[in-house]
Amino acid sequence: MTRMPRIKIAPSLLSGDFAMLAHECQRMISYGADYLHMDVMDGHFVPNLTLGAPIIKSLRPHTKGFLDCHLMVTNPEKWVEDFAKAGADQFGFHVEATSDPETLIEKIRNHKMRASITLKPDTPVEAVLPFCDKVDQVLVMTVEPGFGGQKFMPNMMEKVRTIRAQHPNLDIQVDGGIDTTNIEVASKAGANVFVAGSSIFNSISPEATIAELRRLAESQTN
Ligand SMILES: O=C(CO)[C@@H](O)[C@H](O)COP(=O)(O)O
Ligand SMILES: [Fe+2]
Repeated sequence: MTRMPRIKIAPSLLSGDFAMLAHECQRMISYGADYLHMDVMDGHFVPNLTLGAPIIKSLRPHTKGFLDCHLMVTNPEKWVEDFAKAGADQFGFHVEATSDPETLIEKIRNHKMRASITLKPDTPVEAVLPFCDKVDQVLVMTVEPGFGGQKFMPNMMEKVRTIRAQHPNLDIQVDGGIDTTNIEVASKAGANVFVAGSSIFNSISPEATIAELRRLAESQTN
């Protein structure tokens, strides 16, 4: 019998205080976060600029938390070595940003990181299906990448269902606009890794919100 992979909650540090990143990471782990989701934007692949490998490197000694790096960059190949050296645990790239996903996945794995392949809302699921048995995670974007605080796109759940039907054990992550009103829909569709930025950081109790997100997601699994 196959079992759905474990539910994981991944606060996006994009909604945290960048001046206190180490503290924000430690706080999220102490509140029960499974992953620390780090949004890497280059101002080219997406119209926003955030952080790169030097920040991951500075952060690494301050937390044992799982550093889940979501690279929204042109030429992701260029950064594999730097992120590996910096101590990233997972390297996520966009399928739209590379002409050779398979070689990139191999390179990420050879650098001892988990590989995650990501697709934007307008990209058909068929773009990632040939690589699903070669990666550790597929990330289905539920907003247009570039900014936190956008609205969840429920029509992306069809992609999640398609991937889950073919890959019962794969980690399927959703990212963008996830909150307590829609996480059940995403979990029911087959997602098991949930990125949440604004809904966690802007809540009165981020700890209670993480627990509630987990409870709601787990309520849809059997
Ligand atoms: O990758 C991205 C945006 O491009 C995300 O990780 C967001 O940062 C999630 O933030 P919310 O939509 O949950 O506020
Ligand atoms: Fe992200």
